[in-house]
Amino acid sequence: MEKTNGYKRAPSRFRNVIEEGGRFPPEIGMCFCSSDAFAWLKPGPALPQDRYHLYVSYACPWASRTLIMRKLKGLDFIGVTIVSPRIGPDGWPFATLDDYPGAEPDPLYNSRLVKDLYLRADPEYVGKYTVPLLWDKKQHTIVNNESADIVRMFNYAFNSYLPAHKAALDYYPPELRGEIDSLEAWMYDDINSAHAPPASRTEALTLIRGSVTDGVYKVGFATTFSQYRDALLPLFDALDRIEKMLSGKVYLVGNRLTEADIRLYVTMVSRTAFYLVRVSALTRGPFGMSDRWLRRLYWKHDAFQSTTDFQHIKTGYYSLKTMRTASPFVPIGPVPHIEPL
Ligand SMILES: N[C@@H](CCC(=O)N[C@@H](CS)C(=O)NCC(=O)O)C(=O)O
Repeated sequence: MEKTNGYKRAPSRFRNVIEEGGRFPPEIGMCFCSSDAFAWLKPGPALPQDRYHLYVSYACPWASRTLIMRKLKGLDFIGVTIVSPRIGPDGWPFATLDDYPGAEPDPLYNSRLVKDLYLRADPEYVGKYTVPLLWDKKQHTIVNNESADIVRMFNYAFNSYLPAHKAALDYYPPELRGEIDSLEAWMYDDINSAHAPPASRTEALTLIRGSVTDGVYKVGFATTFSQYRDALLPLFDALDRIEKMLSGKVYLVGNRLTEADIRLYVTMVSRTAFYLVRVSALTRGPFGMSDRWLRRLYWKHDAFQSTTDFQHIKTGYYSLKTMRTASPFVPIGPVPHIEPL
């Protein structure tokens, strides 16, 4: 795998979609769950069966996005399993191997590691054993392991089986797609502020996503001072640009909650919990606008608050042996993790 500045993510390998008529349909059947989420159901319901399952770590920002979208859309019929945040040399362990508070065993195969699921899906698989992982219980295989795809699928794939008010929620609305799409380049491009100044708001958003998300990792994984410095300055530039962009606004794109907010939130919330200390990205704040934006998302939307677990986030990053600064324990605080509004 190519490495740039000590950090480069591998492309995801499983990229199937859930779609009618496809290999992975949003299958229709009876639902036997007793969850309140199904209180709207009348007798004789047609619902997607409990066919798909999501494996995630609260410590992974990419996985957390899928949890937020699942919650926003009310996709309770997609089961979730939380792994231990203490990633080891073989990747993410389930509670059977590492019984960390809040971690769960694999309910489907009692796997010890996420790795076992990858090898179950493809015994020849070579690569990282990443989360999120969307699993098909019927074909016993991975549907998709790319958070950007999963978030998109959750936004629309099950719409015809959802109550009207949930189906109507669109976090990737046609009129804002251009702008939102431009944010997604960061997923695969190694963008940083060595680029020319952005020519447009759209371009600025693209740069910002790359700079903040991967930029934070570049800072954290840098092994020399010059790598660290080269990554740190673009990161602060990006945070400054976000500040300006959010000035007088509640959401990043348009006047509504979109995918863009979800994507940025998971990075920014991790930042509050550990980045500033762990990756030596000492703040030059205040970042008033982005702090307020973050606090609004956290306090006003259960989908954000209920999927944010600070203990797992901190434990995940402070346990990472590959990060530069060794840490014998997980620090307390900040208290509160997110300031009230
Ligand atoms: N392309 C993936 C990347 C996900 C990813 O990098 N996950 C990390 C945790 S944040 C992971 O599971 N890493 C496992 C490992 O490094 O062994 C996505 O966005 O879904």
